[in-house]
Amino acid sequence: MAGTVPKLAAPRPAAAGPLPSQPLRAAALAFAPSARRFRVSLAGRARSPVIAMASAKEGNGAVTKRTTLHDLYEQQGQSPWYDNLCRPVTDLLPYIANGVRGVTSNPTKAISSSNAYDGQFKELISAGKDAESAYWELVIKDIQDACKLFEPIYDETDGADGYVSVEVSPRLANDTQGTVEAAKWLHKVVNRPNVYIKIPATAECVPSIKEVIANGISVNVTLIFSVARYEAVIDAYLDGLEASGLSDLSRVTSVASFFVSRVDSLIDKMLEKIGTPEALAPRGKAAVAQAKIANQLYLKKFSGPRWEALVKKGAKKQRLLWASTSVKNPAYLDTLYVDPLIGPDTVSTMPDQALDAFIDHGTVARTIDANVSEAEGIYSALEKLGIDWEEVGKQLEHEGVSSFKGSFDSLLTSLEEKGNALKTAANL
Ligand SMILES: O=C[C@H](O)COP(=O)(O)O
Repeated sequence: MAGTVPKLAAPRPAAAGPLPSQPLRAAALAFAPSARRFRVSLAGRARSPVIAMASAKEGNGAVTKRTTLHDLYEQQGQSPWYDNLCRPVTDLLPYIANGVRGVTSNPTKAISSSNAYDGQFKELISAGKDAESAYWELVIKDIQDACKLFEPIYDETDGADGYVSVEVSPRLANDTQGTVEAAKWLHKVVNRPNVYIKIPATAECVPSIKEVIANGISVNVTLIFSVARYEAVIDAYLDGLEASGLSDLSRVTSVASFFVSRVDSLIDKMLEKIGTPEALAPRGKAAVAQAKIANQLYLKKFSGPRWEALVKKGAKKQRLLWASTSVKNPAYLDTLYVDPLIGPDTVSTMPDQALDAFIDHGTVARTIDANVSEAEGIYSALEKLGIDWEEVGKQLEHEGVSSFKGSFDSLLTSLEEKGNALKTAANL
């Protein structure tokens, strides 16, 4: 467990020059045209130049490369996931070969930014499907294909890792029973053991989590922004396991997706508004501090007699999954939301930007439970400055749900228009 514990949210000095990853990024981008082709083939989506370069060198893109992602899992027990799923799904192979062990998806983003779905969409419309049914068929195909790729990891870990996560319709984010029904339906139609049904941690959906878990369905609880809501999520998981009536709980698992960078984005703005030196000093430190405190809660809740009784039936801990790990403020270290949150039985889902940075210059060391009293000090100092953590959580949740709903609605509108145009052209 070598390595130093990075300071919480140390901002990059103004005169530090190019980002540490820039030479590598530049090399990757200037690499043989094959690397460029790899990137361009992805229907306009930028993929990791680091992984693209490794894959291009190896030809078939699926040769195992030792990276810090392997070390992260083998040395620290943290599972690196890839926060991006789009077609062709086989493009995940080099990521898996480079140490990625699971995937989180955003189908709305994937479908709206790629033409790789056009062929299947046309077939579905010609077969008489409406736009929304066609949307789900596109999504389900990607998820099933990705589940197949991660199945070896799922099997090797006896169902502990190797998951692919897919969300229920964001239109149901405030509908308890609608979410339960949608989760059951999605689980049934995907029909893969290693799928996580993603449910938002809204006040209305916390009871849905309990019911879905009680039905033996594994869940990725998403959009968690506060410690208070996180506690309710853990309770829903425990309640669900207890209510399931299953004698073997080993295949009902869950991750709790705690969003990180968005917390800093909002709190930094609030601190800048206050504007005093005391308020400006902790900018870039709130998100990691809160995440470390969440991990302390995790340790507390997954111990003691209640938890031990579930362990006897094979229950697995609901792992904390760090989401929203890409740095939004270019003044901060680009591994800010990965390096300080490394610890056993956790997941870090990273988009290409964060993956590249971590593979290039991330530090593999146990950090999640280091500097906890410093994190607690930051948490209460922010409270004293007037930051209401629950309110911050509510605002971010509201923004997150609205943004997911907005992009879902606008994709469906454009699929409807596209579908109508196809029908007209085909005289359907
Ligand atoms: O992992 C979480 C989501 O993909 C959102 O990430 P984001 O906050 O960078 O948009």
